[in-house]
Amino acid sequence: MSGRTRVKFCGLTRPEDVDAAVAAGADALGFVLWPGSKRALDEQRLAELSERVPAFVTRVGLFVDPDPGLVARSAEHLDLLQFHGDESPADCEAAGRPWIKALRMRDGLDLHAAAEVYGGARALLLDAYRPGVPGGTGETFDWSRIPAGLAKPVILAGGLSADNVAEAIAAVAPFAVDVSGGIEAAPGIKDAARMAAFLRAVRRADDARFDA
Ligand SMILES: O=C(O)c1ccccc1NCC(=O)[C@H](O)[C@H](O)COP(=O)(O)O
Repeated sequence: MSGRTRVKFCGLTRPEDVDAAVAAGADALGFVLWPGSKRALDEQRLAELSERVPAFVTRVGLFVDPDPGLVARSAEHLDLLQFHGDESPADCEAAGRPWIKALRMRDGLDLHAAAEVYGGARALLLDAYRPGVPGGTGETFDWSRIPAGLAKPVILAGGLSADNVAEAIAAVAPFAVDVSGGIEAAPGIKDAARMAAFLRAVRRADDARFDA
């Protein structure tokens, strides 16, 4: 799947950060609905932030082994569901909405097999693995572990920032990149300058790829 690298900014908690992310040109915004995160939103806050997102920007809700009721109530404010726990394919399909599966790159993970198991996913988000931490680790993983020819579009995540995203794009050529900690001043507090710098770095990397 070619074309420019899409960008998802994740873990937004403030209206000003939603507005800044949209102004910077993000393609998708991630809202964490897992209560164990410092970036977690309640349903009311999700509704408030979701209403600020214009057309053509995808609203992604992040869940970790959620109660089906939470997913159902949240889904009206979302365009895409991201499941970041041990959800089965049936769990992911249950809400009847488009979804992506996050896979943490633990040793021995067979990505080709996972792409078959989660065949209904719109993409696979590949993230760093730290035991006991479902996401938002701020850590990278060995990008060379991602095999060519996966049957699903790849969203690369884990420890990305304006400083390393060009290297990540050159190494993986993902369909999209995802970042949370690398655009923050503090957990859940996004930095507009870091968001803009991240997007500039992605555009430069794409220009280098397409001009090669
Ligand atoms: O961001 C979180 O706090 C979080 C908590 C629990 C599950 C998922 C979470 N984030 C999901 C994401 O898609 C993050 O953007 C991804 O893990 C990358 O985070 P980072 O390494 O900080 O860029």
